[in-house]
Amino acid sequence: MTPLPPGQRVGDWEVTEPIGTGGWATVYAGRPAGGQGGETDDVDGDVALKILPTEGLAPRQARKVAETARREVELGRRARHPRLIRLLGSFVLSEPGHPFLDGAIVLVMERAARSLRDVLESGVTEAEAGRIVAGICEGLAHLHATGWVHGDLKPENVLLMADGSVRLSDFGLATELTGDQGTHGYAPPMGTFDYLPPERWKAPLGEQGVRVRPSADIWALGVIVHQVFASGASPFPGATPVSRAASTQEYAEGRAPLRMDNAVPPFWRALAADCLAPTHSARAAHTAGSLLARITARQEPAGPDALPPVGRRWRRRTRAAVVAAAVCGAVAAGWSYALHDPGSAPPAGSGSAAAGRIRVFNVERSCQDRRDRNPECSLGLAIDPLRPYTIDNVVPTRVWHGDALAVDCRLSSGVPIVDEMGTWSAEWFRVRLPQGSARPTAWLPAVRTKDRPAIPGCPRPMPSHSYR
Ligand SMILES: Nc1ncnc2c1ncn2[C@@H]1O[C@H](COP(=O)(O)OP(=O)(O)OP(=O)(O)O)[C@@H](O)[C@H]1O
Repeated sequence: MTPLPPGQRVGDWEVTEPIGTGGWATVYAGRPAGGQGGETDDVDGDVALKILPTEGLAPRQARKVAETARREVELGRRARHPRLIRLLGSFVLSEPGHPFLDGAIVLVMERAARSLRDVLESGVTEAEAGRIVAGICEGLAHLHATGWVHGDLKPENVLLMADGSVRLSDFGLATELTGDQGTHGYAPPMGTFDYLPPERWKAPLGEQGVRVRPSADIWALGVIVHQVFASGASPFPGATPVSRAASTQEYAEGRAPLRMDNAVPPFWRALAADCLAPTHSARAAHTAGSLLARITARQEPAGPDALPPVGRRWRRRTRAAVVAAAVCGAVAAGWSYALHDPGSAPPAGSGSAAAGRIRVFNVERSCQDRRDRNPECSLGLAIDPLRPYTIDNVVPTRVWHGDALAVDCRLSSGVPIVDEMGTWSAEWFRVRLPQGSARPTAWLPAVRTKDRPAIPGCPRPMPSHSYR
């Protein structure tokens, strides 16, 4: 197929250069045609145009392409998150004079600078690798919490923006979790050999497709973790995807050990080994949220509001009590009142008729009995409940299990949070900070308290600052 030339018009857009080709689509860089506003005003600079041609395909193949596009659009509409590439629009072209474009489905996305595949061979520093893996975990934690499995996680589908931040992309095989407990979904029997979990090779193909679970993404993550530290090499030996798949089976059946490259540092080796647990049930203990918590817990302490900088050294720390999209390591500034005393009055100046009280609940059992306010048992309060609950989004004030906080309203649709027990909620409480704090209020995720006080809804907060 001849690539589209620069300047080629595609709907309200024009192609500037080709980016890459996948099994069903070609992706081009694009901009609004003639410098005018394009399909959406929501664009800052270039976009990526993913073009899925349907011309000349057998009806079955055309249906597959349409299904791929439908999944991408559906997920793009329903699971927005700063770690997922943003879908800006989609349309079907009618170009009777251009056989390749006629009937093609076009997805307009924010444009990334490169994919993880592009940087694997040149190698990345440990700090960069750690930041990339944490970004993938954040994206996966959100996908899984909102009831989706990515289904085709691989370095080509981990995109890096110009500022280095991570976006997951290519949701053509994404599956919505169904089943009684929302534990699994069904996907077409497709995927990329090197990233398929061992159980997938034996999964029966039913009418709805093959059964997929979030643990499939965790397996793929394990392969990727190994690859980022081992210059792109798979943990499973073999010269071709088929022979590596055979090595995967040998390992899963206990006939060969997991042999990782020496270049993979011990912390990441242990993390990858957990992701690569040979069975679904062994792997299910490791969720994207718990893996992210482990990564965040070993991050060096940062000042309040600091973004995790590229190049920051990482160090080993024991696991801190942190919520799935964890916050840990900020200097513990004491909560100056209402500690362990449900009956105590709020401090002067902090009360109001509307305010209620909520008690902090830390699901980590080992933290529930401690009274020493150990930083590792502390929990963070978010600055902005609409942004990921990560170290760049917490105030310096920490809270501990049993603290009673003055709360004045609830927000029912913030960023969904999953705790270590798998409970998830998108609800947040706005709590008062002690007098003298840099800001008057901060946000506690509802999974961090058992209380549900009768308080009014909060006005939706303005975004505090942009993501990186
Ligand atoms: N929004 C984007 N910005 C920049 N590059 C992108 C974007 N989306 C995709 N790409 C790149 O374009 C190439 C093709 O992407 P695409 O999603 O079609 O296929 P793939 O994931 O490589 O293959 P397949 O979907 O068949 O498994 C990939 O290398 C990907 O990294």
